[in-house]
Amino acid sequence: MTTPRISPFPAATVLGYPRIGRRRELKRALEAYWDGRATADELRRTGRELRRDAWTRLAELGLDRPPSNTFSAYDHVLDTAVMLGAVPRRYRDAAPGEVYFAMARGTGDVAPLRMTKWFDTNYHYIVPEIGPDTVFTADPGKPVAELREARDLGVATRPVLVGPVTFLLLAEGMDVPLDRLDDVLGAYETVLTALAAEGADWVQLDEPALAADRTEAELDAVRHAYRRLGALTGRPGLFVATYFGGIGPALPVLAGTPVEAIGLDLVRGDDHLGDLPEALAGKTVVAGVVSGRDVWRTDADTALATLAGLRERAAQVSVSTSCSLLHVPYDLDAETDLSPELVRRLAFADQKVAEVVDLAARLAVLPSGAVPAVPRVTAPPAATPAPAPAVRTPYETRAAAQARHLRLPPLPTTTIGSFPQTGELRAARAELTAGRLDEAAYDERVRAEIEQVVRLQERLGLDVLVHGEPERNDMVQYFAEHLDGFAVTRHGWVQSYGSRCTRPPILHGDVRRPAPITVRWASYADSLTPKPVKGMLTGPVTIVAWSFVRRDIPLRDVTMQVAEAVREEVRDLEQAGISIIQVDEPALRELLPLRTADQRKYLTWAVESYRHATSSAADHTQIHTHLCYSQADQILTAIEALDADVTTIESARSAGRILPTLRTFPRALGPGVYDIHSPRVPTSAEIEKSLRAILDVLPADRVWSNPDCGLKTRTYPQVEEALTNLVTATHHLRDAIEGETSRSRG
Ligand SMILES: CN1c2c(nc(N)[nH]c2=O)NC[C@@H]1CNc1ccc(C(=O)N[C@@H](CCC(=O)N[C@@H](CCC(=O)N[C@@H](CCC(=O)O)C(=O)O)C(=O)O)C(=O)O)cc1
Ligand SMILES: N[C@@H](CCS)C(=O)O
Ligand SMILES: [Zn+2]
Repeated sequence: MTTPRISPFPAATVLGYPRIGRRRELKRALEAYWDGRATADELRRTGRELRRDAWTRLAELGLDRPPSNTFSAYDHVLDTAVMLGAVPRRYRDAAPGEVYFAMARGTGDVAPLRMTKWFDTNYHYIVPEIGPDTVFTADPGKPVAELREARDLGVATRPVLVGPVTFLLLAEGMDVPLDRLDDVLGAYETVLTALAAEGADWVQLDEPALAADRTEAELDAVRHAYRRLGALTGRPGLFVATYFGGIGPALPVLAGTPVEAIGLDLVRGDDHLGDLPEALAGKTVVAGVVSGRDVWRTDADTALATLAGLRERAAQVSVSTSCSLLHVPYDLDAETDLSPELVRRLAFADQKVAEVVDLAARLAVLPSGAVPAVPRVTAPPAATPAPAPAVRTPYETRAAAQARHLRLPPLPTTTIGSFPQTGELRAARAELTAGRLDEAAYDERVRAEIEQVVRLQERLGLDVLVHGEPERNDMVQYFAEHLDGFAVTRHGWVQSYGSRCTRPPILHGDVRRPAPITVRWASYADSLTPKPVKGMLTGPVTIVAWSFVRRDIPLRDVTMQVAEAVREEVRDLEQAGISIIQVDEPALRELLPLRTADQRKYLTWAVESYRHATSSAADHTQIHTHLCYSQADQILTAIEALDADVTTIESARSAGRILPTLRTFPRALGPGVYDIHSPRVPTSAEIEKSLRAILDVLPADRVWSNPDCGLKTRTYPQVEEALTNLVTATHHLRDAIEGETSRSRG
């Protein structure tokens, strides 16, 4: 069934566009608003300006009817929860206008909703919380307002919504969230009706969850959802966008529903192209041939061949990006320091929009039936041979050597590495980049910060100290700046969560470490104190996960090159007398392929790369690893296989789920007891309660006491108070443990 009013889908489109602002205007506006330096009106004005700029730019680049409702003041999944009325009761008492940010960031009394990775990206969404009693009440206000706002600027747009199946599958609070599908669909019907009444001829419903393995029951839910929405009278055209991979069995299911357009990720999911079902003959295929996940220029001949082939089988083919452009920087033209040779290989968001428009124009003049020969794809070179197996001596032997060498008390206290990145530090770095501060003066500034951080930790009574990472703009970018084979950008900001952004480095060539990177900072901190100082490195998987990586050789081989550089750094830290070295792998879970069938292979080489980086360490050197946002429980076997002596993981907001899974973990663990993502400071009683819960499942001689993650986003007053409470709570329990030990000896 089709609705007669539906106009043809635009020949070229994108699934979404960056929203933080070319100069991070939204970041600045949000932080000013949260700090009380700007009013809600000022924040709204920035939002309006950013939306206007985005629509205007897309129109200038030649895009007809661009998407709307891709803007978000914090996160698009949170927007969807609010649109559906899924606001947990504990946030409803927040001041009017504050409920949204209370859900995202918490209040003095109420913790925020959980935040986790958006599929296999470095973007984080707010996890909706639903229950059997959640009353779904549609509020179409935001998408309708944006549709109207764009129309008033003379731009007709296509509102974008997170689809109902993905929304429910991402939500937590129910064993079978899809049990609430019909209630949620009722709310979507209201929203679709309101959008149609406001003049939307198409609505995009994003269903990236279909790129992961789905059960028969879940596929039935997809069928039911889109049959029901398809049957709505007076509705707009329905475009179901899928991305982050092929959708396999979900494709015939979707094709069998009345939706008019289906979006396919043909960059990562071209495997299903050969099986396009007959039913697609009546559909518009929105062909994602321009990657939204990387910064490489599209091979136009290959893309055109794919498009022409598709055109033979579908009612209409529209050219598109493989996913939203949220994951790439705005504009390559803003970069003036990249080599011309590299620039020729690159395309950021605006260049990708131009590619989409150009491909659509070329497809339009390609005679029907003409399918250009697919250019011969040169297979990537064979994987480099695996290095010699990376094995340390058995854990028990190492643990005994470390205990003798380090002489740490029970429940050792430590932090994850970074201390607050103050405005002064960032300003000093900006001055250095601008050439207004020389290297020597900048180094002096960093050393002063390290000294303060060391003294603070001594005052607080922490057992294993860190240097605080003041020299780092970012835990990946900093390493990229010191390794051959990477380029970094000046303005290539990509939203990570809320107001926070990163500039993913571009890994374009062979990676090599020309000189030690962190040794001088760790050694300096070590020289200031008799306490052990933990060296701090980012692991190979995380470095590649948070960079835009070359595609001409397998990712495994790229990661091994990075692992070799990290291995050299581990060796040099050890030689400089650093006996505890942490190699962070917060992105280990993030790169896990969405399809189960692909996961084992990934985990094998990911673990191999970590072990290559760390296995040369002497027995008495204690290797730590740290994981966050990692849903550690889902990859516990791989985490065990990393063979780190101590593993610190995020758990403060999800202890109930994670702790029971850790019972059999074979080495030392520090499940976080301070949620560093919230400005809220936990009391020592709360921390003690968390530690007691940990001691209920783990032996005391293997437990560490630490925060969830680094402290870089917090302020010094928050950190001092929280760490004071952490040390107090730990000492209280330590006294009890030591008392018990001496009683049992006596
Ligand atoms: C641990 N996390 C990280 C992820 N990915 C990374 N690549 N890095 C990570 O640390 N993914 C998972 C999580 C996500 N969490 C975060 C947490 C915090 C941030 C963050 O704070 N980002 C900063 C930007 C960091 C940075 O690059 N800083 C630079 C530039 C600072 C700057 O803005 N300078 C100003 C001028 C200076 C001034 O006057 O203040 C400018 O350029 O205009 C630096 O320190 O030098 C952020 O602000 O968003 C991200 C992800
Ligand atoms: N060492 C890093 C890890 C963040 S995941 C930090 O402390 O910020
Ligand atoms: Zn972390």
